[in-house]
Amino acid sequence: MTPAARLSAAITILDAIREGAPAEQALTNWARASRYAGSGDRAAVRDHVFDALRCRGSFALLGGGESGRNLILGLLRVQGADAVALFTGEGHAPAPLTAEEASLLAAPLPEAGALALHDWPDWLRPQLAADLGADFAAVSLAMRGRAPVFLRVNTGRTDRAGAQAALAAEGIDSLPHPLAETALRVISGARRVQSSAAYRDGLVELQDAASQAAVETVSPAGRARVLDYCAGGGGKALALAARAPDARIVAHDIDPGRMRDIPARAKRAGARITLAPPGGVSGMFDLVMVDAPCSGSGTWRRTPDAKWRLTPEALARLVGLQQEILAAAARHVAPGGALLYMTCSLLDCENGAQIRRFVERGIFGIVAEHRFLPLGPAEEAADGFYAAQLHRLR
Ligand SMILES: C[S@@+](CC[C@H](N)C(=O)[O-])C[C@H]1O[C@@H](n2cnc3c(N)ncnc32)[C@H](O)[C@@H]1O
Repeated sequence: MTPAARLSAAITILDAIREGAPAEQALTNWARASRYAGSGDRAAVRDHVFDALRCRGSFALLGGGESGRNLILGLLRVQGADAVALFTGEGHAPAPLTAEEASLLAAPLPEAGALALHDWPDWLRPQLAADLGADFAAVSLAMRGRAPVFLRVNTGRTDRAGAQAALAAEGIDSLPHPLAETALRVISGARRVQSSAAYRDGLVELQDAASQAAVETVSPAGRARVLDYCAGGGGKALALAARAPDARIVAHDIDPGRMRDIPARAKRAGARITLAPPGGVSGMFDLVMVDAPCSGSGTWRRTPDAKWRLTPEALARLVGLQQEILAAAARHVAPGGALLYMTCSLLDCENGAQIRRFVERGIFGIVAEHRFLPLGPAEEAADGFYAAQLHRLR
């Protein structure tokens, strides 16, 4: 496919998403209907679509509207690409620019910091600005870029240098990331990770550096019994298992289907994790982890369509659900035990405010709170994440 044909494809997919299709579904539908597209084409089209979704607000402003074509015009303006040369209407290229579109190209480009403020839903911007304070502008900028691929080194199998060497032997270059002791940031060969021997042999797992750092906030010493109450695919349970190889770890999720990969992942990692059926947790634990369902606002670089789908009502429902989950999970914390509450949210209503309300009952006290923000160059910044460690007082 020519560069212009890839843009046409991105325009079609963005229009499907605008009409309500989930981004992944729209991309899959296009790929199925476009057998001529090679893996390079699919990756490039995907990048265009995700770039446009992350920056939907500012690209709409720059491109003169919300359609796929407008968004791609906005993207080209930011990239400094020659839209006239690409929008020729020849072959599979988008139709030539209208006079109105051409006039947009002549207008000066606002600076990135100003554009970034448009890339939040209007209703959420004031809340985020208040919650992030002095970091709001920098986080807004970092959230416009593509998220890096991070790996967690499985210290049960190797150390960080050993994992780096094994990956490099398969053409995957990585750098240690300062946020977590186990974190590697992939700088080339990311698409090869899941087919690599290093991955198959359990030396590394895909996991954002902030998630790793969150699990590192709690000492595994003396945590013989661990419950991962919202285990999902098991990312946090596996990270904890590597730090506490002798712990008895139980994974639980209201949707057992979400835990289906845990046995295979645990086997690869050499970890022991027992699955509990929904509502089937019994007994008390020294550490209960609650990686709560949340807005995901800290991870919107990876799932940018979720940013535009979130509504105030859905956020309020999530906050209510988090309260219920906290209360249910807390019943399994043994006296003197710890509760680790985590979200991948940037919002105080899901993080600090949630925890402050929870400790008002006087059963738990706050030991530590950690807020991880995507700051600095997007290609190095980890996701936004929050972790609170609580101690059961009575
Ligand atoms: C953020 S995800 C967990 C991700 C996972 N811990 C990981 O690291 O891969 C939140 C999970 O909470 C689960 N969940 C939602 N409501 C729940 C509830 N009431 N009780 C237990 N789990 C729940 C969801 O099914 C989802 O898998």
